[in-house]
Amino acid sequence: MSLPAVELSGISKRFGAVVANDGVDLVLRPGSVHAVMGENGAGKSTLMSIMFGMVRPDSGRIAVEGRPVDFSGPLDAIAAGLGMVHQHFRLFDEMTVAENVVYGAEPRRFGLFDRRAAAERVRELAERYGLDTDPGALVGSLSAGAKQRVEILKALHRDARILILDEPTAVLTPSEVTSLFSVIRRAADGGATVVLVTHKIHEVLSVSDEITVLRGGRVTGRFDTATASAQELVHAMTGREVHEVANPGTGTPGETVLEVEHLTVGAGATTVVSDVSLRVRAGEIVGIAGVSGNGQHDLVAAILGTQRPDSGRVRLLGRDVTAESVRTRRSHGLAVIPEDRRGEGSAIAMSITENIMLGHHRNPPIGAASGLGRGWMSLAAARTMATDLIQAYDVRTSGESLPVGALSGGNAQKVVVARELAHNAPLLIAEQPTQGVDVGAIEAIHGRLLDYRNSGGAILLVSHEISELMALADRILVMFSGAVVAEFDRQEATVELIGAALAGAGNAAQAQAAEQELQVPAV
Ligand SMILES: Nc1ncnc2c1ncn2[C@@H]1O[C@H](COP(=O)(O)OP(=O)(O)OP(=O)(O)O)[C@@H](O)[C@H]1O
Repeated sequence: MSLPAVELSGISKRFGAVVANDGVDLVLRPGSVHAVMGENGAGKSTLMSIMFGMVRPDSGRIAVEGRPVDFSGPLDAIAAGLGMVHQHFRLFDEMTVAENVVYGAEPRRFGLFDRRAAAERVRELAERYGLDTDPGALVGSLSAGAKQRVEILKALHRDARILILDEPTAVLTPSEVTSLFSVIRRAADGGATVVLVTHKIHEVLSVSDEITVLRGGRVTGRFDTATASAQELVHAMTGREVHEVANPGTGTPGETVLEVEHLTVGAGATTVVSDVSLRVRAGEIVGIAGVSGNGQHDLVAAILGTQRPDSGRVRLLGRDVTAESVRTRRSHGLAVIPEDRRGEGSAIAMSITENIMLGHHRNPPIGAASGLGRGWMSLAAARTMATDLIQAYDVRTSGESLPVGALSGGNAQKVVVARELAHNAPLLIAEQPTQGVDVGAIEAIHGRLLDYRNSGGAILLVSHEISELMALADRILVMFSGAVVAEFDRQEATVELIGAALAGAGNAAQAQAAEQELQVPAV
């Protein structure tokens, strides 16, 4: 039996009162794909950061290919043969793919950077691992999936034999996920070891060989993927059964809350939203399906007011807000869960309470109506609100004063969702509301969104997860190349129909990937 590629023994790490890892043992077999799963805050990212030398454990040992190591930083880990692809890319947008890949380990000729050798190296690695890329392209112009391939190439260029991927599929479209998985398989078949952190059980079951589950910083399950079931994994992660919630399809929608008429954003060759009309009524969830980059985000931006449409109208509760500011639109009854929770959704240096307050400071009892006068707010009331929401949404934190940046990714997302739902606005725009969120929290957030609908709220839901749209939406619109190409009622929407709509839009690979995604349980 060959030596483990990596062996972690008794790893523990505390952050103040929080025990992020508690005596964790993990053995990675060479040439295998090992998935690490667990609820938000279970300690997965901390464990990966320890393995990659970014965080020092309080106790425990690490051995790479049988040799004990003591990393004092990522450079030591890289020298030992590890590579890591982070959730948030660390690339230079204004440099080319090749320059980014070789940065810090450049091929040289007569002491000078050898551009041609760099491009050649990228081409050679890309071909060996099946990574589709253009060495000369500027990284800033690439999609999330293409940027991720650059990160993978960076690790491979440094001869990484052990590749750590932290939630690599969160930003990918279904077809990009399919190609990433074939790259992972190819790397493992060539002898590399891949560690994959993800929340998505169907992904784990389709790509991994072994699975380790963490809960509360401890290992609660080890599985051979070939014999593991979705139910067992959910149980090891949450300690309970998780039931998928679904829209009952009952009730009659009320008045029109959002009306978009012939909206076009961009002109000519740069058109990103093309003549889109839709309406969302009170007590209704309208879903938008489609591959990211097909105009969904720009449509949302135009409805919100962060992007100016070239033509068309946006009406909120009958009032034309096309020329209004974001702030005015919000004050007329619009709440939003944005796609980019770190950039737009939250202020990571600010506390949970301060983040919860954003946009609520004019609301009683926190803002002007709290008897303190205009421009003042009651800190005590704000703290109470934050504490209540932390409890209601099961945000795993040591307290309301912690900066949002110190929360695990999924818990930071729960803060944004809690804040926006607390507005009780007539219209909620939710973009990827469960991105990076664990199965138990998905169940909870889905339940909240349905409560919102059932109590008369209107929701425009944009999601890459077709299973999420099928579970929640009363109607599903499919977007392709900026236009709405199909619309389905909840009763008539099926995997095949949505797949066909995507295929009809000229993207067979996407349709196939979407169907694959839909054929596995959503847990
Ligand atoms: N720098 C830090 N300071 C304080 N607490 C931290 C820090 N980093 C992590 N934590 C805490 O350690 C715990 C484990 O966090 P970690 O990010 O490892 O979880 P995770 O399993 O990766 O979660 P997610 O699925 O949400 O990304 C969480 O309670 C988190 O708040």
